[in-house]
Amino acid sequence: MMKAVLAIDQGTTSTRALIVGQDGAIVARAQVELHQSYPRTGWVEHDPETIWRDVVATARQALSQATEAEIDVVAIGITNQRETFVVWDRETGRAVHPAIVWQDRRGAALCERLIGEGVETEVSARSGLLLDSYFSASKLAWLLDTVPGLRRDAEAGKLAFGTIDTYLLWRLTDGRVHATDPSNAARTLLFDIARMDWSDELCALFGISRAMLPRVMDNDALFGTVDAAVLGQALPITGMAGDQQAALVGQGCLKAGQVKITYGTGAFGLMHTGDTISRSRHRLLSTVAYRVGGQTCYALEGSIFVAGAGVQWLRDRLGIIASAAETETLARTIPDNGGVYLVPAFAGLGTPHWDSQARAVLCGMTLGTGAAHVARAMLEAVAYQSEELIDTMREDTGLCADLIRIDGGMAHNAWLCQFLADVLATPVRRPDNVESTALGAAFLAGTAAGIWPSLADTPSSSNRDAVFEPALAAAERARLIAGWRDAVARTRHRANVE
Ligand SMILES: Nc1ncnc2c1ncn2[C@@H]1O[C@H](COP(=O)(O)OP(=O)(O)O)[C@@H](O)[C@H]1O
Ligand SMILES: O=P(O)(O)OC[C@H](O)CO
Repeated sequence: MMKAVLAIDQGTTSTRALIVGQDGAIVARAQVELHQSYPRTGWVEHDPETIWRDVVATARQALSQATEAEIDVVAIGITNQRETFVVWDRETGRAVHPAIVWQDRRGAALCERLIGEGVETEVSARSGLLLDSYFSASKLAWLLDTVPGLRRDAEAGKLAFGTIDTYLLWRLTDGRVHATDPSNAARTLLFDIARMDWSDELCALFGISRAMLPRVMDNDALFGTVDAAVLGQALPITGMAGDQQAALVGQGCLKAGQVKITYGTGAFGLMHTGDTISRSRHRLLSTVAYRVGGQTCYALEGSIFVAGAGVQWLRDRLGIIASAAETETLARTIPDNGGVYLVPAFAGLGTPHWDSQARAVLCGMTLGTGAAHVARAMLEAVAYQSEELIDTMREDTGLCADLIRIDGGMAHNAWLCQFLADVLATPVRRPDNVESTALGAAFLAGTAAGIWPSLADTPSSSNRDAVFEPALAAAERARLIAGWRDAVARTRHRANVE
């Protein structure tokens, strides 16, 4: 009987459960889209109860497909949208507030105040991050300051904080385990990535009581066991990782210098930097890649806040497409971008600008501009932002990746993959299965459960991968990038409406 792992992938826009077999193939899957709530300008929330229900429903569906196919699922790996967090009452298990999502900007004022106080260098030295509302801490501080009684309860140890991995672990183990892994802890702005522990100094800076923080365990630890009553069978949870770090593992980037970019709701490029913390001179993030068997590996990261989220905006807000895949059809209907650029700074700009106040811009339109131009501009924007990210990594490390591995839902778009290769002027490799995040979670859990001897022995690539070779003339590439830079400059000429 083939052995397999259940990977729970709780992403920003959907919740998925996939069964990954010993040969790395996905043998069963279930998925459900997650509702996004925007209660105020700049705020983004999820309902924790919905997340929990979706996880149970998709995991049960995938497990029952595996049972029918006579596949022996031996362990669970969890991976998740990072930075998004829930605070709940330890006694009742009830969340005290909706989950505050990584895209939510409500911590911006606190971050700006702290930057004004001159503490960002020290914060970066400890956390590897920047003082930005993207990370959990400033929004956790907002929550404790805003909801009456919360700070008192947090200090009394009555409340638990958790990123989504931690929240799911807590629910799956019926409140027995309050733990996280270093790749998720490293995204809170409260974790010291050199000491690999919560930082008293950072907790004090944001006024967060350590009593609410989870225990940090290795990515391949035995986190707990799920009772049969929850998923229909008792299974150990033997792997957890934030989705971007999981994708690094899923893509087989286990050596210093290897780079992957995952195109989901946002897009995140990570370069493995081995067992040392690489410090950026260009505002890339230093983060924990994973800690396996007590050995920590680090990564440099660049963040693009809007990738697939922009495609969803075209679908849900503008209504110019009915499905994400239509962006590809539309982009192919026009010979060029017609001078139209869209800078999707809907949640500010990440690498290398880190401008939380930037707002989206659509420019260069004429009366000949139509839906195809807007859709194409959205796809092109993802490539230009990737170029800024990879260029920053090259300047920072001197390393010139001769191949960029890509994955995530948006990598289904072959037009985008080719345009990426053109704009990056580097070959782009897309695996046959773009669910690298789920694979990474399965590989971590499966090595711990004895399916594979080590991460290096996992089946991370296949000869069915597609490679997109750059084919754009250098002058044309330079012209397009110059147009993008001009459009980015316009995001700073925003109206002061807040
Ligand atoms: N063919 C496509 N072209 C463009 N975007 C796509 C395509 N297929 C999926 N997407 C986008 O990819 C995103 C989903 O990717 P996924 O990796 O599942 O994201 P997440 O893990 O953030 O929920 C969605 O935002 C969707 O709009
Ligand atoms: O939902 P994704 O896949 O875009 O990932 C979200 C990131 O983890 C946010 O840091």
